Amino acid sequence: MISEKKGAILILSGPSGCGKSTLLKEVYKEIDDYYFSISTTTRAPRVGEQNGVDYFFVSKEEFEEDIKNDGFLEYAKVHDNYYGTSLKPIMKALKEGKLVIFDIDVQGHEIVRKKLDSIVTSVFITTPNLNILKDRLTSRDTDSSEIIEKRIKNAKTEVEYFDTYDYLIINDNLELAAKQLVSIANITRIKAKLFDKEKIVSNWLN
Ligand SMILES: Nc1ncnc2c1ncn2[C@@H]1O[C@H](COP(=O)(O)OP(=O)(O)OP(=O)(O)O)[C@@H](O)[C@H]1O
Ligand SMILES: Nc1nc2c(ncn2[C@@H]2O[C@H](COP(=O)(O)O)[C@@H](O)[C@H]2O)c(=O)[nH]1
Repeated sequence: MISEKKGAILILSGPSGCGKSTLLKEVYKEIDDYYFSISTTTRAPRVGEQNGVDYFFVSKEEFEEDIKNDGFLEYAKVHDNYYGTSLKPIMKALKEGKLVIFDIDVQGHEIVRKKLDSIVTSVFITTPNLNILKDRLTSRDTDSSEIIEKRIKNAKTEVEYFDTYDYLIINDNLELAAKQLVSIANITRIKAKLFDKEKIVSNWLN
């Protein structure tokens, strides 16, 4: 079914509010030749979120049509909304030898692992404790108290999955956690040989 395995995949998961997006912004400053997988969702956009940048925002009907057409590498219901990774752009990026980065939930991680195990590296990110997670979700101020409650409830289940991942990062000090994630991303690239050897050697010689 899925035969192209030239690139590599780095999956980030963790409870809502643990800091996945914040950490990824730091990683993008440090590495190149990556492709961030923009998910499709039926969740409503938050203030400041842009269609095609943060997510592809679609209706439930459109999402279900894509499911019927086998358009997703994986999809799941998370916090009562659909979220999914479109298959085509991922296969293209892998063919091009990119490091493909996913921010997906624990269900999505399980599916992608089963389908593409040999090229997957995964990182579970969390806060030092639940109270800090609550504080971050509250101070982010992007969701209603009902939505925050739901996300906190789901976090208690999600955290049980940390040991199904290759790495665990406790995002307490942002700078330190970002360094850890950059190191993992670099190790993933080196293991998969996703680098331009000639360029690296010639830069070093100069
Ligand atoms: N190490 C940290 N220390 C303090 N605040 C942090 C830290 N990391 C992230 N934050 C803050 O916590 C909030 C949640 O972070 P972020 O939006 O990156 O989480 P997320 O895991 O991507 O959430 P979601 O899954 O809901 O998209 C943000 O306001 C962010 O600025
Ligand atoms: N299984 C998938 N999970 C996804 C995908 N895109 C995002 N997510 C996860 O959903 C929650 C909530 O995200 P939010 O933006 O509403 O806060 C978070 O855990 C994401 O990791 C996806 O394509 N598939």
